[in-house]
Amino acid sequence: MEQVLKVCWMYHDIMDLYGDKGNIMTLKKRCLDRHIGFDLHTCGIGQKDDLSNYDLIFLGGGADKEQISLIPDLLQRKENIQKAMDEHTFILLICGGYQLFGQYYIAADGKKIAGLGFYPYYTDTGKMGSRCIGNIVIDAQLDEMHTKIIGFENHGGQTLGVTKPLGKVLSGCGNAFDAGFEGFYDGKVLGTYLHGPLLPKNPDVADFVIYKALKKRNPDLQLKDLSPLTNPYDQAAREVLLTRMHIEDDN
Ligand SMILES: NC(=O)CC[C@H](N)C(=O)O
Repeated sequence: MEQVLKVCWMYHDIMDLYGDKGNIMTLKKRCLDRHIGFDLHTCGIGQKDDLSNYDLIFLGGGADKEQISLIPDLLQRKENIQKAMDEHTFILLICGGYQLFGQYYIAADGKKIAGLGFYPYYTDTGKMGSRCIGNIVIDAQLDEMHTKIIGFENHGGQTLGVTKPLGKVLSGCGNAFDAGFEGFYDGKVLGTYLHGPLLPKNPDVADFVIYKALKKRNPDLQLKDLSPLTNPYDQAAREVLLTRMHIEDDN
């Protein structure tokens, strides 16, 4: 295997809600099926590592308690994460992880958790006791790739001030109850509330993530250079959900 994708799954032991681990499994399968090596590392609280060595950093979702517990460790890594971003490490963030790249997160008990502050967005827990829960479909633009992304959301946090949303909500809540938009994407970081997990149901997004990450060490790589893979189960999973939500799949 000549090409290898170097991945760091941050806080793997505490940030893994609603099947987030499935994202790692999907990336691994889709790399190995293409004879691309998959070099997976984990980085927990207190573990020393240079995150800029990786092609991809993944951080999943978590309950408020877990988010609070990792914050001192995460904030200490701010400079190193900035270095990773500057050196084109691609970053995939789900839900709680996505919230922590913004200014702050006000948890359900009112406690304010400082975020890394890379982006102007911030997250407040809106209507007390109510959460955005259920299946969700968004219409997204990822560089040149236009797609419908499906998933499951479960968050109390209401994220506001998102300057570059990932997509327009077709069904579900998204960044907040009436936001109309979901997630964040600026070419370097993809943050989304979509659990479920995200990537098995959206193989085109999985390939997009692989492509963006491989680009760190292969700047000329194009999305179309990844050999096509077909798996009837991916498509069947999409169809079931989209049919239930009365949305046409144009992928
Ligand atoms: N699913 C999650 O990652 C939850 C994030 C956060 N604890 C919230 O409820 O908004």
